[in-house]
Amino acid sequence: MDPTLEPLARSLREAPVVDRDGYEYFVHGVTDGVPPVEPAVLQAVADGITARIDLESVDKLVAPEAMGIHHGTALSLASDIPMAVVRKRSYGFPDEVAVHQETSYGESELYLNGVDAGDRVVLVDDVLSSGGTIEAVCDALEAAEAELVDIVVVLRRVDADHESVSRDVTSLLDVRVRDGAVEVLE
Ligand SMILES: O=P(O)(O)OC[C@H]1O[C@H](OP(=O)(O)OP(=O)(O)O)[C@H](O)[C@@H]1O
Ligand SMILES: Nc1ncnc2[nH]cnc12
Repeated sequence: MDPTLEPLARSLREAPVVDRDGYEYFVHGVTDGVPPVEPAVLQAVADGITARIDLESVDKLVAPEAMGIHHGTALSLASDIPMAVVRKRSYGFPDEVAVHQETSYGESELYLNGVDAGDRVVLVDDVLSSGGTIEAVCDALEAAEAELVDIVVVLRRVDADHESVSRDVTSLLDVRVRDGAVEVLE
């Protein structure tokens, strides 16, 4: 494992797992801001992404609210690339793109603003589980005629069925829940 990600891996193994309507949901600073996310973790996320993704010529980062925002922010500060947040609230702007998001345990409308046709974008989120969020945001980016350069998540749940995700997704760590605890794959 990338040694800079070891502290994150250690704290993930200690994360509590709660039941959300039958879904094993772990509670961690990366995915919830609870407990507070350590600055060193945000730095490791920014460093880990910049080491794995070519950000040269990327115009915008795109992060879905809520828990993509702190990772997108860390990367924006490290790369000097502006970040558009995909909101769960409509602004009613003429170019706004609305899509429906379904996760493993909920659903919502998502609204994309601030991404223009031809923009080269990198999509950043905290975790990939069912892939419903990433699929929805990719659909919105396609409707906006943006060019999707890469998709990166901090954590990929390998125990979730994300067969429906048709795109390549880079993750910093792959995890699964076993016997009520988070396991980090080496
Ligand atoms: O792969 P999926 O099944 O789509 O799950 C991943 C998504 O679920 C969470 O978002 P959520 O919509 O729960 O909102 P939050 O970020 O506000 O917690 C998380 O932040 C991801 O965006
Ligand atoms: N906090 C979380 N823990 C586990 N799986 C998730 N999927 C989306 N958010 C999650």
